[in-house]
Amino acid sequence: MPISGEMLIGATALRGTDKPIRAIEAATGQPMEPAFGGGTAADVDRACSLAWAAFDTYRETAPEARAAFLEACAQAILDIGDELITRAMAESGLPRGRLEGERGRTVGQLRLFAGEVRDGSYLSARIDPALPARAPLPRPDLRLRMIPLGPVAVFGASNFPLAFSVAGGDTASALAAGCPVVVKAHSAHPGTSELVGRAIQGAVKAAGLPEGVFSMLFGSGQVVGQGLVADPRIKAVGFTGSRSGGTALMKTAAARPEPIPVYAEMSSINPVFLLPKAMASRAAAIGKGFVGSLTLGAGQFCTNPGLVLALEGPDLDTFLASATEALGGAPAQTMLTPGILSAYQTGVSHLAGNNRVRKVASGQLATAGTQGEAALFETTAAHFMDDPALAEEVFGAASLVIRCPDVETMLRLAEGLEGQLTATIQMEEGDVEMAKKLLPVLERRVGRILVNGYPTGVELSHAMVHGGPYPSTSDGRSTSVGTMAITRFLRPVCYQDMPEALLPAALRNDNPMGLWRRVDGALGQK
Ligand SMILES: NC(=O)C1=CN([C@@H]2O[C@H](COP(=O)(O)OP(=O)(O)OC[C@H]3O[C@@H](n4cnc5c(N)ncnc54)[C@H](OP(=O)(O)O)[C@@H]3O)[C@@H](O)[C@H]2O)C=CC1
Ligand SMILES: O=C(O)CCC(=O)C(=O)O
Repeated sequence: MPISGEMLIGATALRGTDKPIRAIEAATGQPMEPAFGGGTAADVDRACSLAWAAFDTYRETAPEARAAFLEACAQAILDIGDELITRAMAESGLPRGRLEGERGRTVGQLRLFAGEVRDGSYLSARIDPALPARAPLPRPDLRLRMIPLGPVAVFGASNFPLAFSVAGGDTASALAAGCPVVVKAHSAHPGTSELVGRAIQGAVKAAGLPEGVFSMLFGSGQVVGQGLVADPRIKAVGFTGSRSGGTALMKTAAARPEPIPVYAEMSSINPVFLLPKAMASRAAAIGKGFVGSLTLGAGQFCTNPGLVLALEGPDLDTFLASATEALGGAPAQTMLTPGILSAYQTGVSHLAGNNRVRKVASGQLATAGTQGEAALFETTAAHFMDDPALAEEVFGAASLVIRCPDVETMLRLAEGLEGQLTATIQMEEGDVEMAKKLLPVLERRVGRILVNGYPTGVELSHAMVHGGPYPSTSDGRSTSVGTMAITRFLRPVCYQDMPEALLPAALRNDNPMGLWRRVDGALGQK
């Protein structure tokens, strides 16, 4: 079906009447067809009203029906075929292989959550049977299950037009939890968004679900984004983007008569700690691997390794020489949007213009005005501690190496870092004592600690944490990737002395869902 430029509100497709948006072809900077009419306050109101109307029915769908719906969403995305990949390539500038992988991740995520819904352990069912004979007071019968929060507003991310966008992790986990979703499409990839949005809209219809389970609006952050977060029928927010955007949404959500949680993934510089024995045995290999991670996707990953901490000495020089050589072979890459390219160039020129920072190496020169060149800088630990601006995210393939005089300084720097999504330790057996000192500091600072890997490329699984303390996210108690992401959109309800006839299936005595439940504290399938 040709891309029409229409928003999807419940079962309908309609053209927004606010200022239109056009995708910009990332490689050429030229506007693309068609125009996408922006949503108005009335469109926000209609989408939220349908979502609210759908909530009570959708949240009570049987696990099998909800799981099958998520799987149907995945299949419908695959059924779009190559049109989805070519449109996403044009709008984002990301290469085919990356986008095909991202589509696999998107579909895998929906299927993973289908499994989670069937499994049912996310309901966290608990039963404390009544103790009528307990003295001095009897205990009532207490039963707990998790219920969904309500409609969720999801902001598509610019840098993952599939896996963190219309049907990305936030949408998949919210739908799995039983929450209708209203998406604010990212203005950088409206065509990709419409294609995916229509696939989800079709799956809602085919499953016979209420139309308000899914809507998708185009338009500005100010009108559509703020309007959604302020709407009383929206009960939670999922966001990936800039710190300024995320914190603006946190403020709006907190200022509502009924404040709501905002799960915003924002900025992270993902420190990499190069420990001495690892450097002594493989500094050159680490340099090469690091550059691979730094330049992946033009550096436009929130997990990009933007900070390296290492001890002064010849091994660090070997690392830098190897990274310099690898960067010399790294072509300049098309960046997602003119705004992101310009923010990247400003960040790089601030580093280059800082007289206490030295440029160590560059990637290949840009051959088009839409490309960003990779860059590696270095400074001393003393300068880094003096200048908080050096710890700010430069979103793109730029990184800063900190020369540390000793291990204590490295630990002090770690202690001073803001909250991060990840921290990486390159180590060998002889580094264990030092790693033991680093670990408690990193646990307090980050959501995922990796050893001898590189932070880009988050695995989809049950134990994954893609989150971290502020400002890497707005709420470090959760993750946006992996099955634990579903917990962001749930809350517990306790049923006290509720007659069996009124209890939800998850808590009935005969356990009709076959759930693993905690009965009087003990986990079992009873
Ligand atoms: N760490 C990370 O994961 C990422 C960080 N970034 C950072 O963000 C910068 C810009 O990238 P971009 O993707 O455009 O991120 P933005 O945060 O600017 O935008 C993300 C989404 O939020 C909306 N939005 C932004 N500000 C507000 C606001 N005040 N109120 C309501 N909605 C708002 C935007 O709407 P609209 O633009 O349509 O008005 C867009 O839909 C990058 O240069 C980079 O620094 C980007 C992506 C990922
Ligand atoms: O590294 C990844 O796979 C995920 C990165 C991410 O979440 C992001 O860039 O927004």
